[in-house]
Amino acid sequence: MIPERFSSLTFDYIIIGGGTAGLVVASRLSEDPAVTVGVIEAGEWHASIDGVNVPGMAGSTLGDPQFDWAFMSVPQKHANDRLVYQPRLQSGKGLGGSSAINLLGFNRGSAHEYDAIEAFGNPGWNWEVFLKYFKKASSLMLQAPHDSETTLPLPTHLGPEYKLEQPDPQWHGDSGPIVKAYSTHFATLHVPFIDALEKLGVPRNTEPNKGNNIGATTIYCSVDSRTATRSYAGNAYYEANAGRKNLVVLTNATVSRIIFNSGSTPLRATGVEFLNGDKKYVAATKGEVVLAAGAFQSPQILELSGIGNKDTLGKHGIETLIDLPSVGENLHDHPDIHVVYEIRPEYETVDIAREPELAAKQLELYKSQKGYLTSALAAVYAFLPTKAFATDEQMAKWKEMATHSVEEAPQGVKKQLETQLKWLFDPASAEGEIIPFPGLFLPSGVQPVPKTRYSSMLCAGMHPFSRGSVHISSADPRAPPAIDPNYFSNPLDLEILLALLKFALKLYDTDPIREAVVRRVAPTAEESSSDEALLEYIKNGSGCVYHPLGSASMLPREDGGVVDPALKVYGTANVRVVDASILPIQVAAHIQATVYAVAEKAADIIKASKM
Ligand SMILES: Cc1cc2nc3c(=O)[nH]c(=O)nc-3n(C[C@H](O)[C@H](O)[C@H](O)COP(=O)(O)OP(=O)(O)OC[C@H]3O[C@@H](n4cnc5c(N)ncnc54)[C@H](O)[C@@H]3O)c2cc1C
Repeated sequence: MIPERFSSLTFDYIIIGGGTAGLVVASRLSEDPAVTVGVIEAGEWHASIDGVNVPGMAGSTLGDPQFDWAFMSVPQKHANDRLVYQPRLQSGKGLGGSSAINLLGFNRGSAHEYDAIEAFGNPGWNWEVFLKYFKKASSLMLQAPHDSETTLPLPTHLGPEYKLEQPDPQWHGDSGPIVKAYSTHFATLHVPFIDALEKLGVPRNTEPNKGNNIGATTIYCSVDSRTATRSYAGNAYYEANAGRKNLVVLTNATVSRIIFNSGSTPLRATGVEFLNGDKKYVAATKGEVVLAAGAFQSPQILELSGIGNKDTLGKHGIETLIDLPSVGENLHDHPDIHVVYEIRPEYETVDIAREPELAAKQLELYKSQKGYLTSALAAVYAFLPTKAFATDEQMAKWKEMATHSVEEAPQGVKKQLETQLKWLFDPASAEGEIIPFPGLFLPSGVQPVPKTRYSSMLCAGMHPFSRGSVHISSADPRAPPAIDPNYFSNPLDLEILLALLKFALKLYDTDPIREAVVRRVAPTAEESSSDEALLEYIKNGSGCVYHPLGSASMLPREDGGVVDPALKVYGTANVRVVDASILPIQVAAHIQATVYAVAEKAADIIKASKM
């Protein structure tokens, strides 16, 4: 559709951002043919791009402005003033948003984390309810392409050999749009990692989806194993419903602000202004505006529209319509650091992608749905309570640091940190994650030596105590927002990463992984010569797991909330935020499944509000 036509229409709902959450809401609301839904997306529809569809090519789109906003952070004061370099702060662009470029892990946090969201003042947002929506959003596919027609039982070649168990349908949906499946291809180091972790006291968890994710786990991926392609919001929620006459999607259009009837109390949105090329347009709504532009740009659009901290808005010449200082605050992600090892050449790794002959062979194999391109690259994760990677002495020190942080924190964040303090010493709460990656993880910055095989490991803190912010840097809607994750402003986060990093080094020194190792590449001997040296290594090389959230938190207004439990922006009559930004606290998981669940529930809330 052309912008002129789009702007001539009046919709029941305008959705800003055709990303992960936006397309869920659009598809669910347009189930009713009497309801009109217009989606405005800044990027394109990448329907037939290999970098999006071929699971083993996930990551190849990162940094490419067609797919990736490729933001950079502001200099990070507590990480040696580094601008946390892209591709470390990506956010997807195009239909499907981040679900089109993410790394396909599809998992959940533990029950107590979702229950905490409710306890912060959000009735109806607890584990039971999340479970209902996890199931509604996805279908479990156990069938490998060459297996029988039924989805059960688990194909034998994926069974006990890979430390998997037969899933219980109690925990998994069977008719949701996103297809999740086990990898059909596993890296040769998959089982050795699980075995080495077990030797270090980390148990296997063969069903982490029932509310306790502690342990080493073969994870599901958002890959349709019947076709060996990515399953994401773009194809599962949008493409499947693209023929609906009442669902209209406009791509290549950047929303510049929400337009309000300025005399109204609460403030009522009447439409949305957007840019296409040099031209400005307005699309009208007689119902609601759903802001689903992601954790960086939803707060940006609120501020451009006059909702935010009046001092911030004033600085950029924007009239304040609602003084809501929490907009853009409480931003946090999972901070991470990596290690890289050279491993023996007989181990198969994705490093072969750099060798034209072997890469071509994999492309050939992919045509018959074989080889590593059929699957997510990292298929084993381990979630660790602190006692698995920290000494008693460290834990005693952390307790003091965390208690002090709670005392010093402002009101809303205080409640979050109080909860995190409890989790820090709970053996059932995952506070660290390690992800073995079968090859050289390029964001590590290590330059590959030709024909060499690598194993990398990402170590991530799950509940950081630091909080950052994202705010407009200019009144120009095309200017990127100023993203300040404020990493390590609370030094406890640095200490936790240090302990995790040392655990990872110990793991590579444990059989059966040790047998595969030729040498350690990063950190070097010098970088690991002392704890101080390792702390510098972290400050110089840390990034995040691409899970920004919290920047339009669902919390009581006095606790730093931007939206209420119906996801309505405080002070507005008809504007909701539905995306990762509403999650007030991190869960120990990769968050796409949680974002899909948020959006599914949001769609039900919106539908019910019209009854
Ligand atoms: C590189 C990467 C890897 C990841 N890996 C994993 C993983 O393996 N497993 C996992 O569970 N999670 C992963 N995640 C996280 C997960 O994918 C995201 O948290 C989730 O998809 C965010 O969904 P969202 O709806 O909040 O935002 P998005 O999906 O990012 O959607 C926002 C949409 O809004 C659009 N938009 C923004 N501003 C405007 C504007 N002004 N006008 C119009 N449109 C606009 C964007 O283009 C985008 O399409 C990863 C994320 C990234 C970026």
